Amino acid sequence: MKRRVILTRSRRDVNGKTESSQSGAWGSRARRQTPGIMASFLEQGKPQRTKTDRVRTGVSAVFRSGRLGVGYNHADSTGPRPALWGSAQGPYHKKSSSLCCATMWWSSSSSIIHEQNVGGVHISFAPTGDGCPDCCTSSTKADPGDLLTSLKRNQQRLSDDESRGHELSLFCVPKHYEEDLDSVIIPSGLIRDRCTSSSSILTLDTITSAERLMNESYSSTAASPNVLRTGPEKPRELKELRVSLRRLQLIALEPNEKPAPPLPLYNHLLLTEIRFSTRASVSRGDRKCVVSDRKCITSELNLQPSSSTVPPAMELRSEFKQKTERLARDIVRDMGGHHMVALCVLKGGYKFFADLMDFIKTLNQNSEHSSVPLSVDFIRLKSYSNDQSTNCVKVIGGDELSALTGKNVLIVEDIVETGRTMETLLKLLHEYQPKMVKVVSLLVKRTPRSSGYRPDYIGFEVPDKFLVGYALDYNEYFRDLSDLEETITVSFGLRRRQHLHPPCTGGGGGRGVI
Ligand SMILES: O=P(O)(O)OC[C@H]1O[C@H](OP(=O)(O)OP(=O)(O)O)[C@H](O)[C@@H]1O
Ligand SMILES: Nc1nc2[nH]cnc2c(=O)[nH]1
Repeated sequence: MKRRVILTRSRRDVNGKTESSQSGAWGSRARRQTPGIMASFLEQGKPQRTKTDRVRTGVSAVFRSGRLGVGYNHADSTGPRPALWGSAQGPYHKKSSSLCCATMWWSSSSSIIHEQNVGGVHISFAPTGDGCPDCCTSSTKADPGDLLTSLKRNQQRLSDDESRGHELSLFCVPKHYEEDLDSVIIPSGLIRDRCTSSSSILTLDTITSAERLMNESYSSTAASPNVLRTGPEKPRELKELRVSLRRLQLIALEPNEKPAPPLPLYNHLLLTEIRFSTRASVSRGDRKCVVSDRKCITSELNLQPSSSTVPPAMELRSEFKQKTERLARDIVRDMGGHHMVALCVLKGGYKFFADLMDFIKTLNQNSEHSSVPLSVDFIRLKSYSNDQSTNCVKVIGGDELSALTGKNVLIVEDIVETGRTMETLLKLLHEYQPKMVKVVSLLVKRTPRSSGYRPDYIGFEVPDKFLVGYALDYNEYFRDLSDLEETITVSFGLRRRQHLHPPCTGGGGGRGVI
């Protein structure tokens, strides 16, 4: 990747006109961007590039098919061992390593106990001592064994670091899920969110720290978690502090910048833009120097996924399939050859139901012993408006439930959030005295709003975000998306759960209000 840099005067002299003209434009822009003391360095800048021990810290970002990676390099005084870094696991890996980074986070432990790939982003899970204040529910917060996810690069392990990573919104997984981490799915929207916020924090922190370090005596041991000194222990020998940071398109548009195009909603397979690449270097040797580059790099790259790469959507889809197949096997095994009525909870459950039934049918066909005679039934329950539960579960259609009396019933649901829908249905079914009732849900949301209800079979546990796609809707939109996506709040002007609906008071269609 070509890099445009604000060139120092001496470099300009060497390289002549072309670079000189580049530097003018970028220089003035950087002056606008660079706050405080860094801006004044620019004004006075007569940079001399000295060979020094450098600290390098960075935030880099890539949008790909709605999925985002953030990279963050970190070195500390103990040597070349980076404390934190990321890498690309996606299709653009080979094009430019600096563009291809995955999400990664601090880890207070280097023992990675599980790894998985979500939409091209490689995620590792490592135990941590603290609950994450951001995404753990109060009950899981108290759990000392919460897991945080972190990403790794080239099979290397994340090394120790402070638990400050929590402030950057880690993905946390409750301890009780430790045994079944391959069931945990992190929606791409969440990855994007977390990366955006952490990038923003890192950017600010990095600049602030650079300024502070320039102002402080080098003998001070103070260092930001994002800017650590490296090299010789003797502080005076540190001649240059180098800070490299890249910012995400969505978070840091300067006033004069063209607004970024919105993220494509439907087109999962297209890469969106990569806009920011800002780099700042503060030199103590010649006193004052800032080097900064900033541009839209999308145009320089062919960002379309190449045909040889597996689109992330496909990966996610295949994860769903694998999970569904596993659930089908478990169900067939547990049913022990007894007849079963599979009750699909419409509308959200229809895709999962169809896939699950296909797998059970296939298992039945291929099995000599434990095939399960199967019939299907449908019920329609509705309680959500926008992205909020109305607290009022209405039964608005379906077959006669009396047909379920004395039967083994498998309720097939797409998602359990508060658990209200399922508790209502179970109560209703009870009146018809089925022989046995089991519930399978593709997704269970980790949310403090949960009543604590847990289905018998669970596909994935998902964070507290509103999901659409794979038959899950937002006001009937997006059911047709093949993959799960988090709703993009900005695009829809949604504000999550600001207006809670009043409790159900009556009325309703079909079988009426429960
Ligand atoms: O655990 P809960 O908080 O009760 O939420 C889960 C229910 O919410 C959704 O249904 P929705 O009311 O959106 O109807 P739909 O299936 O037609 O989309 C989903 O399909 C579940 O049935
Ligand atoms: N579409 C959709 N419906 C839900 N019902 C409960 N949670 C959800 C969710 O995240 N998405």
